[in-house]
Amino acid sequence: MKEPMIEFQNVQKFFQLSQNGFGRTRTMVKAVNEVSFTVPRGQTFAVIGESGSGKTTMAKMLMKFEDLTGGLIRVDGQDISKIKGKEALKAYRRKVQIVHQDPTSSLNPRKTIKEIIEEPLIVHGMGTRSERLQRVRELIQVVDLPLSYLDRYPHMLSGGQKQRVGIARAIALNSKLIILDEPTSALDVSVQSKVMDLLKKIQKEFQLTYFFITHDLALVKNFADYVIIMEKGALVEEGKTEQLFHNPRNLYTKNLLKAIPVIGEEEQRFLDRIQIEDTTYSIQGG
Ligand SMILES: Nc1ncnc2c1ncn2[C@@H]1O[C@H](COP(=O)(O)OP(=O)(O)OP(=O)(O)O)[C@@H](O)[C@H]1O
Repeated sequence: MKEPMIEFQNVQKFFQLSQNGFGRTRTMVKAVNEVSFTVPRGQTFAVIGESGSGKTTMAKMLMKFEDLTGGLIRVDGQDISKIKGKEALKAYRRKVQIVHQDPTSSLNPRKTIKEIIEEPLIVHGMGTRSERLQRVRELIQVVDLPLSYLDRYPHMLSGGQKQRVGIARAIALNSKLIILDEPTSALDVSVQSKVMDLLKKIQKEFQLTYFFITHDLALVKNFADYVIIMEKGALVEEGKTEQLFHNPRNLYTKNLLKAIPVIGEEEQRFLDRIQIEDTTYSIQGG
């Protein structure tokens, strides 16, 4: 069997803060504390948790923008703390791409869509000019935008269209691991599901693994294969999506699930049966 795409083993990331601004009183923020999990290839692995629970810190460690305080992260079988030097880092970053939350601030307003999608190909020295143009033309079609948009600037596109450009850029280098950092939270609800459908289609086509950071449980329910719940830097619950939604064990998870907008009558009946105040975590009659 192939090794997993991601392995976290007892991963820790602590930040030292000086409380009074002069470095006299030090406090430690345990942003990620002893977190372990495995992400199989080709799946969508969702990370849920409220603000400050450590989601972004995990993504930053995965992208090697932050070093670990303790533990081990393997990506594609490689211990990422061993990646040293500019060239090795560049080669690693080719494997791991990110789709940011806000497409407006993540696309350079002075560049055309063609230039934006082509940029990673240039940075990584891929192909001749005409080969790159050919690739850019393929990519814009993969994300279901017309070729004529290549000459436009980001401000001429809607939020959903800009996010499609962000997705095209993220897959330009054939990276197999894509971090989705709340990819639809800045979009209108009507556009969200279309972008998620596109992400699903692309995942199948290119066998992508998604590390999907989100607050949106309804999206997770429809989209993710596996879910972990983070609370204050700790992993408090995990499971296959179906299992976690139907049998949440942790009180914190139950409270989160209670907050999902009602999806259908059956879900509502189920949610009604969850006794939030019941600290034994039992589900009435279920
Ligand atoms: N560079 C830093 N220096 C000090 N503390 C930090 C730093 N980065 C993150 N933290 C702290 O680590 C904790 C986790 O932050 P993180 O950004 O990972 O949370 P998050 O779950 O992604 O939140 P959000 O959903 O708001 O993006 C928070 O308490 C945050 O204040």
